[in-house]
Amino acid sequence: MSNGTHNGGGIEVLIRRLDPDLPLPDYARPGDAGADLATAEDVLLGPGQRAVVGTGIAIALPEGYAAFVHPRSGLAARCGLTLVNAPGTVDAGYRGEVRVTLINTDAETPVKLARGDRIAQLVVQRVERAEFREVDTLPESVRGADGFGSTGGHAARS
Ligand SMILES: O=c1ccn([C@H]2C[C@H](O)[C@@H](COP(=O)(O)OP(=O)(O)OP(=O)(O)O)O2)c(=O)[nH]1
Repeated sequence: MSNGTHNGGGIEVLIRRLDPDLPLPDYARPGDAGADLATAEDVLLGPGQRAVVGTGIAIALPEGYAAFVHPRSGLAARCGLTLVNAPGTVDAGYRGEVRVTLINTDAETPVKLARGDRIAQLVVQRVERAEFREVDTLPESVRGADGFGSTGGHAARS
């Protein structure tokens, strides 16, 4: 089947295993949006530390698609592990190893990961490419230029 065609309900994404012993990205359950990615290396992240780690895979997405590297909520909630650039964007033309920019946001406890641990998830989505057309005036809207908490609800103060 050629790149970009449908295959068993999903779009076909060509994948190369750069590290033969690591699993391919996999959807844990039917209906999951993200396929889990594993770390290719052992990592020890002290409080506040970050690291860029490989996942042992390279992909070729069809034109008109991108893949987004998202954190896993369990790791975020349990250990404070998230991604510096969440979600990371994997462009359709990228052929290098998919990498993950991990950060341990916990102020006290280190996070220890072993090679093969599932550290992030990859969400493949259709994306539009915009044609930016310059104008002097933008069309009016209800929101206008209001933003950054304009609707209230921010009780937090330091
Ligand atoms: O979490 C990520 C984010 C990006 N990438 C890879 C795929 C992506 O196509 C490429 C470039 O990413 P991005 O465009 O976000 O980075 P940039 O800093 O803008 O680099 P460039 O100047 O190469 O576009 O790096 C990853 O493997 N993981």
